Amino acid sequence: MTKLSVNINKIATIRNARGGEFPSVTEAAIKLQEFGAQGITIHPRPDERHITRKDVYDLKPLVHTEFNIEGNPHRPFIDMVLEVKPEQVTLVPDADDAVTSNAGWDCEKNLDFLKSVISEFKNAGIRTSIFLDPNPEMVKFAAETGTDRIELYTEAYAKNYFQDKESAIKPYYETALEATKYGLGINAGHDLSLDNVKYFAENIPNLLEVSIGHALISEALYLGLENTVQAYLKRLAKW
Ligand SMILES: CC(=O)[C@@H](O)[C@H](O)COP(=O)(O)O
Ligand SMILES: NCC(=O)COP(=O)(O)O
Repeated sequence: MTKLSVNINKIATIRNARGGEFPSVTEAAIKLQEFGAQGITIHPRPDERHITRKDVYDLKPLVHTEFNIEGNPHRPFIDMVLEVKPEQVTLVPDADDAVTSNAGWDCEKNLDFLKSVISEFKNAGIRTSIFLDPNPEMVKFAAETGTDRIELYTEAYAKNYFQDKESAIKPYYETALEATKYGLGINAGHDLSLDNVKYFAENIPNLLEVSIGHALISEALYLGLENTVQAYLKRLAKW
């Protein structure tokens, strides 16, 4: 089964536009789980442009599904995650000023760094996942880091899906096969949507989890959050 983890960064983006507490990210997390979300994802960035440090601590006791915290493992991020102890941490190598995440790890180049950070998280009982481009050759280095899972960075898939979905999925399929050989769990995310998620989930073996935010919150403007979550769950159900 592929779990749906809803990324609520965009709820915080709207809230922060007026500086108050509305819409509330904690209420959104509670409702989303009631509506069927199997996890809540957040990506607290150093500039707190959406999710703040306070949000991270406020959300912890309210997420009874799976709490997934994404981010670049700078020291303050590492210490916060070790204190909050989510079920999963996803390491993303994004620059502080990046508009959004825009690349996976070069695990060969960052091998020693990733090994040491990952062992810190694993010693604390936190499952780790690392953001990866769809490149089968990177998988053996990803496995060497000791991570439990990889997260396939799906922006390129989403971009090419309407033009040629078979060639859009091919590098992801090959990377997933390689990851399975090494015993790595597979997550995926970035720009997945109601249009493209079903084909992705049908064609990627052993896909454990997708984290979806930007499209899901946008689609919910028209469909409502509950209908949108249910529509994703239908697309992810075993066919
Ligand atoms: C890791 C990843 O792919 C992104 O989902 C990221 O979490 C989105 O962050 P923003 O919401 O800041 O664009
Ligand atoms: N890890 C990906 C994620 O959490 C959501 O990405 P997006 O759907 O906001 O692009």
